[in-house]
Amino acid sequence: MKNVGIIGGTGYGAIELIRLLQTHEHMQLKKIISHSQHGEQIAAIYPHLTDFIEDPMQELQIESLKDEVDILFFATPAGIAKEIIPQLAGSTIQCIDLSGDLRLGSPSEYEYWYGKKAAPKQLIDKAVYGLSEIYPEQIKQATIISNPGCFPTSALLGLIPALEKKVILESGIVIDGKTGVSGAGRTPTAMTHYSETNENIKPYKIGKHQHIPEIEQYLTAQAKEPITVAFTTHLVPMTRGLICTMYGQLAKETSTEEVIKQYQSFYENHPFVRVREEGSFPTTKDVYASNYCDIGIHVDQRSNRIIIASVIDNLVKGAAGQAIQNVNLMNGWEETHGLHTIPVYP
Ligand SMILES: NC(=O)C1=CN([C@@H]2O[C@H](COP(=O)(O)OP(=O)(O)OC[C@H]3O[C@@H](n4cnc5c(N)ncnc54)[C@H](OP(=O)(O)O)[C@@H]3O)[C@@H](O)[C@H]2O)C=CC1
Ligand SMILES: CC(=O)N[C@@H](CCC(=O)OP(=O)(O)O)C(=O)O
Repeated sequence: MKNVGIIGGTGYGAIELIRLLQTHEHMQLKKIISHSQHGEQIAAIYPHLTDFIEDPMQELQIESLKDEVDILFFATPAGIAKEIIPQLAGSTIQCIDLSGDLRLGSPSEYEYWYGKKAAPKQLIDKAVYGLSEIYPEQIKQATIISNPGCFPTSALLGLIPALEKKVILESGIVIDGKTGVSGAGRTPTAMTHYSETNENIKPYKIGKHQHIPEIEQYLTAQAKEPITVAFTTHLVPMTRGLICTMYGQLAKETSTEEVIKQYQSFYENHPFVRVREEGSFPTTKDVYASNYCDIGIHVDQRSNRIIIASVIDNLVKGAAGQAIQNVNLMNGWEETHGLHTIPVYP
């Protein structure tokens, strides 16, 4: 049994980790670390956790962490993990960072998109990008995982097979993303205020979203030539769920049936990606509170484009679920362990 710590204890990512770890047979939650509410019981903040967690949340103490935990999840905003992970040098703790600190290979790109000083290049290079279905072999060897962003998870899983099978051209890719409000975390803002999100669909961070370079970096790695995308994000009035509807220019003559077969074969041994049959498109509710990514495909002969819809739950496959999937891979456990649940419906 491995001992687990979570930093960023009172955030949504942490709460989702706590929920998923509850049924995991190889991991036990040892420490919830909170910089703002240490000493407090988590159930005092989240009553739904009453009777599940005995110990109060704790302050971060690096030295005692080294003796107490084997696995450490960073459910913290960008800027935190990159400062703490180097202090754990010399320990064997497996670190999984849910933030964007280590996702971009170039420090200057990070500084441009995140507006913060980047992690040392050595640390960036040591971290493995935890897109579980695409990099399983690298993840198995990793000690530091940079967990993908929620939109990149959905977009990359939806686009990579089309690039790999040379179904679409590298140029002209458009990604139209929509997300629920929990994607913005727990701290309320004017953007997430009920009266501003209810009965509203709000484009945000257009042209400056931090996931643009992340998506481009991994599509470029796949295609082995530079790819730029047009990416838009919208806040929609729901709590969980995220959809990327994507458009690519066809590189050759093909059919919906043929491309679906290629996708099904690409994801054949990946239980969390479900590719729909022709004519069926996924909705966010089909993956609610689960680690699935569901993908629907249409080859639009009229416009010479492919249309791909990819849905995930932003807090599960987009964050805590994929983080646990990566820990399963790192430790040689069944990939689906603790995650093989039916989505909550309706
Ligand atoms: N929400 C989502 O759908 C997704 C989130 N992510 C990423 O995961 C990370 C966590 O997200 P989420 O849980 O939603 O965010 P929240 O804002 O809900 O939680 C983050 C938590 O981090 C802690 N924290 C905040 N500021 C600091 C600080 N200066 N130093 C140390 N700890 C701090 C706080 O907990 P405490 O005070 O208890 O320590 C806070 O509650 C973020 O990097 C986010 O970008 C990635 C994919 C999807
Ligand atoms: C609604 C909302 O604001 N969603 C966030 C989700 C990003 C996220 O949480 O991921 P990172 O770790 O990459 O910051 C956003 O679009 O920025």
